[in-house]
Parts: sequence; structure tokens; C-alpha cells
Amino acid sequence: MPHVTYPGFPRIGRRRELKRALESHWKGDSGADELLAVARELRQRHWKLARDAGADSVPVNDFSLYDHVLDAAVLVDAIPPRYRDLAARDPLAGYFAMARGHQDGDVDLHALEMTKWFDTNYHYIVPELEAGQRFAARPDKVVAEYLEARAAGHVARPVLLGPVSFLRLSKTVDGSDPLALLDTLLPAWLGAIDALADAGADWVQVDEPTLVLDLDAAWREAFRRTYAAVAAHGRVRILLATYFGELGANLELATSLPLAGLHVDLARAPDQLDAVLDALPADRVLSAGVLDGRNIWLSDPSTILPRVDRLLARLGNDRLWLSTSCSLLHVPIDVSEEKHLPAHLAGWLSFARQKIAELRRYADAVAGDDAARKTLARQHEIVASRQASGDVVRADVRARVRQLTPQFGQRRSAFSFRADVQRERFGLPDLPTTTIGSFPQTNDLRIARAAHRSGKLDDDAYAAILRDEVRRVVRFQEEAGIDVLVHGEPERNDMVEYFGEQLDGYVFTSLGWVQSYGSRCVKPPIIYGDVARPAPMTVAWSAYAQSLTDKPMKGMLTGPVTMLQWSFVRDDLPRADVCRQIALALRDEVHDLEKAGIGIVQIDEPALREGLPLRRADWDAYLAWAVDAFRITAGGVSDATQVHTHMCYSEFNDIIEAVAAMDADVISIETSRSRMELLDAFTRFQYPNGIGPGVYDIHSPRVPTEAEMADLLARALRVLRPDQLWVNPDCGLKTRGWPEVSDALRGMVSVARAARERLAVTV
Ligand SMILES: CN1c2c(nc(N)[nH]c2=O)NC[C@@H]1CNc1ccc(C(=O)N[C@@H](CCC(=O)N[C@@H](CCC(=O)N[C@@H](CCC(=O)O)C(=O)O)C(=O)O)C(=O)O)cc1
Ligand SMILES: N[C@@H](CCS)C(=O)O
Ligand SMILES: [Zn+2]
Repeated sequence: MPHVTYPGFPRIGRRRELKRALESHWKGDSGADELLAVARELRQRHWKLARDAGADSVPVNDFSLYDHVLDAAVLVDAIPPRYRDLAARDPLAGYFAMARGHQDGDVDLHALEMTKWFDTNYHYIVPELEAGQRFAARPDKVVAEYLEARAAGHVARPVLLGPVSFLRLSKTVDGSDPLALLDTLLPAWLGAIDALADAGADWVQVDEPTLVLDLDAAWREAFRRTYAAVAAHGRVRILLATYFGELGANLELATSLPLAGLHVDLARAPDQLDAVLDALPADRVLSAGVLDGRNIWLSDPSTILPRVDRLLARLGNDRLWLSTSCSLLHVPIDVSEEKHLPAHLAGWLSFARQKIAELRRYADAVAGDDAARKTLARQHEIVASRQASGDVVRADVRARVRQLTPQFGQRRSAFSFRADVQRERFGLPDLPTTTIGSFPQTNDLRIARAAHRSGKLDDDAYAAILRDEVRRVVRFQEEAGIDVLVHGEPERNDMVEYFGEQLDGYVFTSLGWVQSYGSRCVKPPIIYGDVARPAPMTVAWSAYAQSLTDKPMKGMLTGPVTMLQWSFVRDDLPRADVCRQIALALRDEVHDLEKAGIGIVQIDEPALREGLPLRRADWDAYLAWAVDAFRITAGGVSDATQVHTHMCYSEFNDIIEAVAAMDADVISIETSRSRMELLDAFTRFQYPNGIGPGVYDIHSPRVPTEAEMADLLARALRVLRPDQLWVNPDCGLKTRGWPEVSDALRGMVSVARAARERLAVTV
């Protein structure tokens, strides 16, 4: 019978136990021992859950207190000099300082950069290296977790990030080539392999997801050299794991590396199956990622079972592992915890636990177990029933999408004309200040929302609390001297889930948490049917906020690409079509805001870059429909309505032309963590419209100094016109506390005013 396993499991816990333990520790309410005890309990629980669901072996070291790439840096002692003192005194404090920054008396440490993990909504900490970097093996964590799993009776397989992907995902402070560090990195990394071998490890899973990217000759050679050395070193059997797409041009490379096994993604790239089987040497294990680790739909046995049959026929039991396409980090843990989903809908879903059980079923079925085959036949009927369900396909929505013409994506006039009309309407100063939308989501707000949801707080009482909060946010912004105000988004649990809850075609879960970064989680809503807007979603809040002030109030929407990207998307319609449906629903909201007198509307698209295909050859097609969807949403408003957009969490240098093609009047864009690296793009491309490169990092509790913000603004002024520059933070303030926000925004306004005065003197 094939071996059943999975590349990794969610860490946060069904009820976000890790989140609570981390945040309590960070607040100083609990010690390291308590945090580590929760972490141990979660690992144990998850291994047991996987075994009970049918896994034959479990991965270890997929668990992390914050991030697995940060763990990979610590594994080889790649701790940047500024954290070393703290890390030597208190390793856990040093670890969290790298992840989130640290301010204590004279010690003031910035966090390391954070960016998207491939095209997912998970964020990793970017290792910071330098030319001449030294590495050393620090395998304590992985060895301890391996021994822990063994002691609990599991067949355990340590997981390490491979050295080549580690370097590819790192950055060097001095701009030197990270690949130049390979020869010094390898001995340290092999030291970790030795420690695992000494502890008794047999298989080690080495993740090299960069094998699904476009690789130039130098990176391909790095793979060859690394794995020749790893194979020569011996000691353990290596399962080389690739995921998030097809190997494509790297297939020959991946299958020729002299290792014991290869994991491939057959969910995103089922078509590579035959090529992989043909190329795989006869002594290799194939870990076949047959079920989608990135989505939540129950698989269709009419597609998967023949595939597994074929795999077994070609490989035999000893060489076939059945697995999910990638780590289950990207899906929630257990559908059976969902008590409020319509029953038929819950039956269509498969979270981490169900996926492992599905793998077991396929393994049993191909081994001749009739009961498993019958269960799969029933599963096929359930999956097929989705298409027959009344609300999955709606004629009105389909007709509206069919009737779309290029006109829908056009503003009435060009930006230069609109800019004059808007200057006249709003009368803003140079370097206008604004924020990205959300203000602190205080505990009181979240408790009130939970009470409202559970029926303990009635609609009026909840709305009164939210109105109070909007008033507080508006008053604060007026006092702080901000020019374009926001209402603060207190009514939103999340910028995507909130809209998902109000749109037809979406359902949402109660406990479908997925880690976004560190202790932060999201509950991606599920798009199961055609999307339509039954009623206005934000107009009442924006109109109320505008009624409190004479300053312009920005309406605040999440854009169509982000609504798509941060949801679990139906698998029976092309993503571009789903995106157009969402765009039309949001377009109606934009028009309703305009009619209600809201002169500025921000349509957030933080996930536009994240949705970019991993292979360059696929970029243009994606960008065409993604930019088009944004333009459909924003199109048709009057010239006097100022459309903003916002992007964060990614690097935008390589798509800046597409960002410009969205033709938003103003974009606020994350830049401060990378110290305005984005500005390099403007030396080759003159961004035409208004732009606010973030002047401070909101992801860290650290309050920026005015000097830091002034420095970033000065850098921006070197490559952007003063008349196009806005001053704003990097992203929304929902994760921050009021005292930090108040200090930081007052500082930001004072920096903008000082810069305005300097500009007035120089012109
Ligand atoms: C901008 N970002 C977002 C991404 N993806 C999204 N879908 N949304 C985003 O905003 N991707 C990129 C970035 C990632 N950044 C973040 C930033 C912050 C968070 C975050 O704070 N998440 C919250 C959960 C938010 C939420 O849904 N809250 C709900 C439920 C609150 C809750 O926990 N209630 C308690 C009861 C109250 C109590 O006692 O405390 C409960 O139900 O038990 C709400 O506000 O109603 C988080 O907590 O992690 C995520 C991504
Ligand atoms: N308007 C949102 C954007 C986050 S990317 C916010 O301010 O939180
Ligand atoms: Zn943002």
C-alpha cells in the first residue's frame, strides 16, 4: 500500500492557541516556559490528529513559533549582528526581536523585513545576510522536535528549508550575490543533517520550492553542486520537496539530483505527472502531491483515483507516497468544527484533517479496499452535487459579465485633467497626509463584535459602539492635522472577510483560521457560487463618518483581485471570470459611495502582486485581467471623484508599469521596511499619478522617529515630483495600539509640514 504523509501542518491551533500564547508572552503576561508548553502541546496534538486521520508518517520542524524561514536562518546561525547581544542573553527574545523589532530602554532594534511566501497570503521573515557571512549549525530546535515526535511514537521526518531556496529567499545588506555564500553555508547546513542523523533520523524532507521558479544557469548549477555535496555526505535519505507549481524547465534538473525521493505538486500541475514518471530514476521514491494543499474543496475521485492508480502501476507500493501538494499551512484544520455552515456546503469542503483522511482513502482504495472505493464513489456524488446546486450558477451575474465592454474600464478623462478637477475640489496642500484606512482594532471592539455575533449584544448597541469609535477616529485625525480622513474600519473583522460576509456567492467559516504572519491569522471566506452584491456594504459607515467632518473622508473598499486572492476560490470557473464578477459587484458600491457624497474612494489591492504567477511567461495574461478588474471597479466615476488604491507586503518594482496602468489617482504603497527600495523603479520609470510611498513601518510596535520618516520622505522627493507625493504609513493601523498610533501619526504630520515649508522656500 502507498505510504500516506503530508509536507507540513498548520501551527496556530484550531482555536488559535499559539496566537494567544504568543501575544500573552509578548505582553509580559506569561513566561517562556508557558509559551513553550503550549507549543509542545500543539505539536503533539497535531501529530496525533494526523496519525488518527491516517498518516503513516509526520513531518517535524514544520512547526514554528513565528516563521519557518526565520527558523531556517537560526538553524545556520544567520543572526544579523544587531540582534546578537540580545540573542546571546535571551535566545527567545532575540528570535522575536528579529521577527517584530524590539524597543527596551536604550535598545531599539528594527524587525527584519517580511514578505510574501511565493504566491500565498503567508508572510515570511527575509533572512538578512552579508558578504563574508559566517554560518554555524544550530540544530537544537529541529533535533528536539524530532526526538519529541519519536518519543510520542510517530514515524517522524524532519523538514528543513533547502540551502538553495534559503539563499534565494534571503537578501544581502550590501547588495552582494547571496549565491556567493553557498560554499560557506553548506557545511553548517550539513552539520544540521549530521545532528539529525545522530539523533536517528532516516528520511529528511528538504524543501526547495524555488525549483518551480524560472532559474538561470547559476541557480541551476547551485542545485547541482549542493545536492552532489549532500548526496556525497550521505547519512540520511533526502526527500526533495518542490511545490506551488510545475517543475517545467527544471524537471530534468530536479529528477537528476542524486537523492532518495522527490515530492512534486500534482494539484497545480497535474500535467507534469507523466513527464515526472518518465524522468524519475528507478531507485527513487515519488511523493505525489495529489491533493491541493492550498484550497479547501473535497477532491473529485473521478479525477484523482485514476491518477493514483496510474502512479501505483508505474511505481509500486515501495516507491509511492501519497501527499498533499504542499504544506497544509495554507488551509484551516478541521471542517467538522464548523457548526454554522449549511450542511450540503460543509460536505463539499476538506480542511487539513479531512485531506489526510482523503489520502488514506485513496491509498486504501488502490490497495484493493472495497469500502474505501465505495466511500470514494459517494464522495464523487457529493462533489458532483455542487454543480447542480441552485445558487452556484446565476444567469443575471453571467449575463452582466458577458456584457462587459472596454468602456467599463475607462475613466472619463486622462489623469492630468482629473488631477486639476480634483485639486480644485479638495484644495489639499502639497504632500497631503492620509492613512491607509484601519485604526487600532482594540480588544473592546473585538469583544463587542464577538458579543454581537453570539447575540449577547443587540444590533443597536453594537452600532452605537462602532459609531463612538468612528467619532473617536475622526476627532483624532482632525486634531492630529491629517488632510484626508478615514473612518477607521472598526466595523470590519477583516478587510476581505467583511465583504465576503455581505456578498452572494460567498460563505464564511467560524474557525477557519489560517496563519498570515506570526500570531496574525485570517479566515479566508469561501467563494462557492456566482458573486453579486445584494445591498450596499459600506455606504452608511462612510456617509456617517463624512457627516462628522468638513475634511474629505475616504471611502474604503477591498479590490476585486484581493477579494479573490485572499478567499478560497471555487475550482469550477477560471479565476479571471470570478474576479470580473467581484469587480462588477464592487463597481456598484463605488457608484453608491459617489452618490452618497463621498469624494475619495480607496480600492485596496494589496494582493495584486501576490497573485502574480510564479513564472514570468504567465505574468502578462494575469496582469491583463487583474488590472482590468481594478479598472472595471473604478471606472465610470466622475473626474472629480478621486480614486485611491493601496498595496503592501510585496515588492512592486517589477510590476510598476502594471500598477500605473490601473490609473488610480493616488496609490499608497509599502516601502519603509525595505527603506524605499521601490524608489529604484522610478529611476527607470516615471510613475505618472499621485503616490504615497509609506514613511513608516506599521508592522512593528516600534514608533518611528521623525528623523527616520523625514529621511524616507527626502529620498522619495529625490525621484518623485512634489506635486504627486503623498505622506502616509505603509499600511493600515489595525494591529497597532492607540498610544503608538497617536505618536507616530502626529510625528508623520509634523514631518510633512516641515517638508512643505522647505518646498515653499525652494520654489
Ligand atoms: C493586510 N493583511 C491582510 C491579509 N489578508 C487578509 N485577509 N486580511 C488582511 O488584513 N493579508 C496580508 C495582510 C496580513 N495582515 C494581517 C494583519 C492583521 C491580521 C489580524 O489582526 N488578524 C486578527 C483576526 C482578525 C479577525 O478576523 N478578527 C475577528 C475575530 C476576533 C476575535 O478573535 N474574536 C475573539 C473574541 C474577542 C476576544 O475575546 O478577543 C474570538 O472570536 O475568539 C474580529 O475582529 O471580529 C488576528 O487576531 O489574528 C491579519 C492579517
Ligand atoms: N484598508 C486596509 C488596507 C490593509 S492592506 C487597512 O487599512 O487595514
Ligand atoms: Zn496594506
